[in-house]
Amino acid sequence: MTDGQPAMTNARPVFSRDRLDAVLFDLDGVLTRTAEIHAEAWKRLFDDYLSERPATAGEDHSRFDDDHDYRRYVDGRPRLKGVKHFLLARGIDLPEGEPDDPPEHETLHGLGNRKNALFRELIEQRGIHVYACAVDLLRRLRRAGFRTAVVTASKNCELILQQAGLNGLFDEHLDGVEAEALELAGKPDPDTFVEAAQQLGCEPKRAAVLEDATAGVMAASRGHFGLVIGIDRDGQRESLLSKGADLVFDDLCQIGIESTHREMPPLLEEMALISDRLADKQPALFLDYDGTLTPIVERPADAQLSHSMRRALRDAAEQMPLAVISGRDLDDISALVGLDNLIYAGSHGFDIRGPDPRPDLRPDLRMELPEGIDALDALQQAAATLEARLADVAGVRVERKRFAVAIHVRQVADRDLPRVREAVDQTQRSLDGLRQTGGKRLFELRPDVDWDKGQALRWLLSELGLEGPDVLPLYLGDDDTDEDAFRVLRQLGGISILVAEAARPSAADYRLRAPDDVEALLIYLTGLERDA
Ligand SMILES: O=P(O)(O)OC[C@H]1O[C@H](O[C@H]2O[C@H](CO)[C@@H](O)[C@H](O)[C@H]2O)[C@H](O)[C@@H](O)[C@@H]1O
Repeated sequence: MTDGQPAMTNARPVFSRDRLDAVLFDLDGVLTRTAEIHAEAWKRLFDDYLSERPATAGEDHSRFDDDHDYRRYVDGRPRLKGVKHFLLARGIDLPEGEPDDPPEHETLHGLGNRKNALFRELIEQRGIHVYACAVDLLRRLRRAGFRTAVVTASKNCELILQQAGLNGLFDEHLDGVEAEALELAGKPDPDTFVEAAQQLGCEPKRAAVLEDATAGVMAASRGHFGLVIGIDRDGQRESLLSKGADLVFDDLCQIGIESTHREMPPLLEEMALISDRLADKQPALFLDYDGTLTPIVERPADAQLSHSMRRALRDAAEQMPLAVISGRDLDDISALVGLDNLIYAGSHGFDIRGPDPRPDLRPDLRMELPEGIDALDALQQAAATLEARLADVAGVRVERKRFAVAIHVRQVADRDLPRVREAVDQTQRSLDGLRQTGGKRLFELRPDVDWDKGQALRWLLSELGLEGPDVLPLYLGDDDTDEDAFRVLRQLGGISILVAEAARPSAADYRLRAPDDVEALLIYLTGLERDA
């Protein structure tokens, strides 16, 4: 469920790729409207417990104040610490107990487990609401090439992200379960943020933190993060500033991304640079299909490869390792390209097939991601449900691929879009093991697995023995789903090229304007190789 639509007027440019590489989000209260559910669960827990506890000298049994007590003792902190600090403030010192103490045990763990059961009950009844502006900012950041992580003391993080359909939007999740396993001190100590930055491969000074709790702002400030942003949902501006926030916003729609991102030079004017980088190296080419090798058209079946592009691909594949990594189904993409001297990765890389360029090792390359196979039943049900639910929406097209279901809305009237979105949201929530992603005028359900075009690219480089310093991988793509591959090449020192008519924030190094330019590049690279 989304909390209103993002209104992007007067956003203040705050994030700049020149200064920052990553953005770390707190969960409850920043991304999801769950802070108030936590506050209610805490209140029920403590009010019930204190009212049942026999009056004892030195103890204060007054009711839990869901404003003051919530912020002072529990907000943003690990659950066990929350129980302990609140009770100590009321003069009650309970034994810690064991992590699996049942909820009726009068121990810190027992009460913590009671609170968690109450929280889950409330979520079950009310569902998860996300802040639309937060999700919008997340998407904008990822398009601009920032890495993202969610960092939370909550042990319910995976459940919340899954139910809210947010888990595809982060490179890393660091939650209360992992923090405990790694023995990291919780907020207000900086350890969880610092660990998450490390997992993203980024120094704290090159990362920003978004937090609504004072404990979280203190943690980020103590960790010397490059930018600490407080989100003031309920009149806490002054205290967020006093605890170390550099800036405070009421909502995330007010946050913009600076357009200082280097304008990507048109690649054809930069051929000299590419050939310099290719000196003594073998290129390995990875190409998206729709929007990269063919122009985007109204109906997916009409996206046919031109004869000249097919020839350019065939010739390039004779000279260098070449794979087409597409969101389309594997059989669909291999039939559309129609060449047998290159590798195809379908369903965003869940399904890979092609000749191994080292036939002495093995004739063919074949991979179906096992975790994707586990999701086949859910995908089948999702496709059937969506076909039925959307049968009367004019223009909608449900495309079943082996490892994904795309719901095309290019020909759907604007007034019907909310209905389609709702059907996709509900279908995803009703089935285990699927996550929602997007694309150009489509919604998509995929196996909820940490696998995307970037991971498929890494897999191919490794399987094809292309990881050495003598290889220069190049990836070309036009869509948000290609940004995952651009980010991988950024890390590996390859060349990534966005195909887009107009410049836009991207993790890619360069931009080409249209598939015609891609064809010219293929011919150029093939010629270079021949001359060498
Ligand atoms: O990763 P790609 O090879 O770029 O595939 C992405 C999606 O491409 C197709 O949909 C897109 O192209 C269609 C034809 O131009 C267009 O009508 C649609 O609006 C685009 O989203 C394909 O149908 C999807 O399965 C792919 O995921």
